[in-house]
Amino acid sequence: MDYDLILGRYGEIALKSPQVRRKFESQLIHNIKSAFKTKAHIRGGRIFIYPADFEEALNKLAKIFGIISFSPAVAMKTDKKVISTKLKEYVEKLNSEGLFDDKKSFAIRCKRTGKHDFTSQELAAYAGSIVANKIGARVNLTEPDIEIFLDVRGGKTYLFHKILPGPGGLPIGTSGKVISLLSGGIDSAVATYLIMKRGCKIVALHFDTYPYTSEKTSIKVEKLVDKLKEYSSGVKFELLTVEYGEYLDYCISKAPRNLTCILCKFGMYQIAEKIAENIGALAIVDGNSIGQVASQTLSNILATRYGVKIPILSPLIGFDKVEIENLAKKIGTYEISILPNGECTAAPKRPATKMEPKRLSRIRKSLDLDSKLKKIMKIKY
Ligand SMILES: Nc1ncnc2c1ncn2[C@@H]1O[C@H](COP(=O)(O)OP(=O)(O)OP(=O)(O)O)[C@@H](O)[C@H]1O
Repeated sequence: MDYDLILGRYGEIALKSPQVRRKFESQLIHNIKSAFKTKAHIRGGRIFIYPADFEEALNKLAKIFGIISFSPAVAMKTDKKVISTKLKEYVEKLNSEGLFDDKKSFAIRCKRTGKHDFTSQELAAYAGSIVANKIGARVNLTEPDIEIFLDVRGGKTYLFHKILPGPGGLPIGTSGKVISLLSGGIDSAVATYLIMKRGCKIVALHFDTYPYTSEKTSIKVEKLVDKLKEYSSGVKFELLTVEYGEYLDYCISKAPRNLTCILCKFGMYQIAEKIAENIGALAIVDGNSIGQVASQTLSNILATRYGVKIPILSPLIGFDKVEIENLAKKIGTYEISILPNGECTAAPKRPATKMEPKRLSRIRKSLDLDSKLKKIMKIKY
């Protein structure tokens, strides 16, 4: 099919005040133009995209937050004769591509804005008879095999048959910057994706726990970052790494062994908060889900975060493992996250599940964990 443009639709942005809406729309256009070579603008609540390469554009649009759906379309003058000619050509093309024939049923869906000398229903009936005559197919308005859309917007009409899903959410770059704790596992990659979907710019922070995990973990994290970057067109996605092995050595040698995971997470939030202050990030993101592993009991979540002043967002908090895995498969991070890299050998056999914030504060003071953390806070870019 020879398309003239892609019509994009957005959801939540339309609910914003005019001022905010303009800001979001311009970020969305910037993100689209950064993803592939195209002209693009927004008018009347629709995104008009004129790409150099349609196939590339259709693939990339599926990963641009803010877009709820999009349709490659043929554009024409709003004139019944012109619509008739274009419609005949369009359905003939569908027929020659094996997508439409006299055995299939169809429906014309017509939407209209502006003043015309016909109603939407009249145009749909007119178009329906043209298609029925051309192909010999029958109309079925409730369960058609194929839907043909006519979007009449003033003097221009757009014809299409596909409505492809976009990822929804808000354009990335409209909601501020966050630090996302990225481990290389399944959950934190999905959590990062969900926060990106709310328009946040990501600075991923990985704690390299070598030699307690293998060197393969860092490679996984880099691959995950590359995958997540596909959803961040127009906005920089950074990865910072902190070498964390020395801190874990210290915790293992000085603190009760069953507290290692708790002290590990505690240290991560402390460092993340400091970095957030330095770079102007407004929140920390993690992949916690209540009760999923020993370190994620409510008491441990409370204790490990105790005293952190900026919000810690856990978008997966109420998800179960299967839901998280399904989402990871959908966004393409699952296959990377399950690459083998071995278990963390710092994890104790019986990790504590009911940590008290007061006890953690005492240990923090007596072992002077703050100094230890300060010492290792050398960031690798
Ligand atoms: N090495 C790490 N670097 C950065 N963040 C980490 C690291 N380890 C854990 N985290 C953060 O803490 C969260 C909880 O980690 P935990 O190991 O308890 O659970 P998990 O279910 O294995 O998480 P994931 O699947 O994300 O690895 C992770 O989702 C992630 O946000």
